[in-house]
Amino acid sequence: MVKLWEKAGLPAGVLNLLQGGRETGEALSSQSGLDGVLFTGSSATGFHLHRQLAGQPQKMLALEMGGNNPLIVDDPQDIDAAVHLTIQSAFVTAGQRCTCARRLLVKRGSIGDAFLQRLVEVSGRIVPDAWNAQPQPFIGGLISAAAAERVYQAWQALVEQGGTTLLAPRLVKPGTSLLTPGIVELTEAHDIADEEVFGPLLGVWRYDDFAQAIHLANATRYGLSCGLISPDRELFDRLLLESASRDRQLE
Ligand SMILES: NC(=O)c1ccc[n+]([C@@H]2O[C@H](COP(=O)([O-])OP(=O)(O)OC[C@H]3O[C@@H](n4cnc5c(N)ncnc54)[C@H](O)[C@@H]3O)[C@@H](O)[C@H]2O)c1
Ligand SMILES: N[C@@H](CCC=O)C(=O)O
Repeated sequence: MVKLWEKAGLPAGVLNLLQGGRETGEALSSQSGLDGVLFTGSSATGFHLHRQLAGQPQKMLALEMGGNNPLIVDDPQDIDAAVHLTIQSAFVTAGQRCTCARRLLVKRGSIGDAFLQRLVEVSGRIVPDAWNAQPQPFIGGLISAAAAERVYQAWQALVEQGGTTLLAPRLVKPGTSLLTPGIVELTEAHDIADEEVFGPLLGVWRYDDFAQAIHLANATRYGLSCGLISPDRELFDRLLLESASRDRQLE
């Protein structure tokens, strides 16, 4: 991309690409000559930068961080379409998008049961593979083997806290970052931490009425995104007014 900018006439040196991890980021953000920082990354790093640049109003700071995003599924008419949307939302790029659904809120009842059953069945067929594998896989690996291991451990921790596994995630090849999607029901579990797990792991909560769904959806310290799958237009209008998410992505 930097090469294309230069090709388009941007003088060399105006835009620089520097790759690195925590040390590189810290070295950049502690430069005294900075006019501002536009940051995209995790909430933990964002909070750190916020503290680091506090009390310096001459420096602009814009933070785009993570979320613990709810997706409400309220009696969909077309179950396969709802399953398709949910899988796209939760598992695309192996769950490594800030806007991925992390908390799936499903209305109690036979339609919700059928939806969940189909979701688990279809998600169970997703097998991650290398980027150049044939046939092309729907998802590849996580950013690193350590990240895949962290997501796997997060699932184990949820089970220890009372979660019921609907679909167990699986490390496809030990030592690689290939992890299959996991789905765990948490309706009866207690004290589940409001943390973003950045990978293909989806928690499920059941609810009785839409007021309860909104209450559950808003029970997060994060903003970011919130989704709704429903045939009822009025529910979208209501969610737009009552959702606590700052940028509301309604599906
Ligand atoms: N809101 C958005 O638009 C958006 C978009 C994409 C990703 N995200 C979020 O990004 C996260 C995943 O990305 P990640 O794993 O690269 O995030 P990260 O916070 O771990 O790392 C991001 C970058 O921050 C730098 N960094 C790390 N520690 C630092 C420190 N102490 N001081 C200064 N810089 C430091 C590193 O250079 C690293 O490349 C997820 O939480 C995801 O939700 C948000
Ligand atoms: N806006 C992007 C996600 C950015 C964060 O990872 C998307 O939803 O595709």
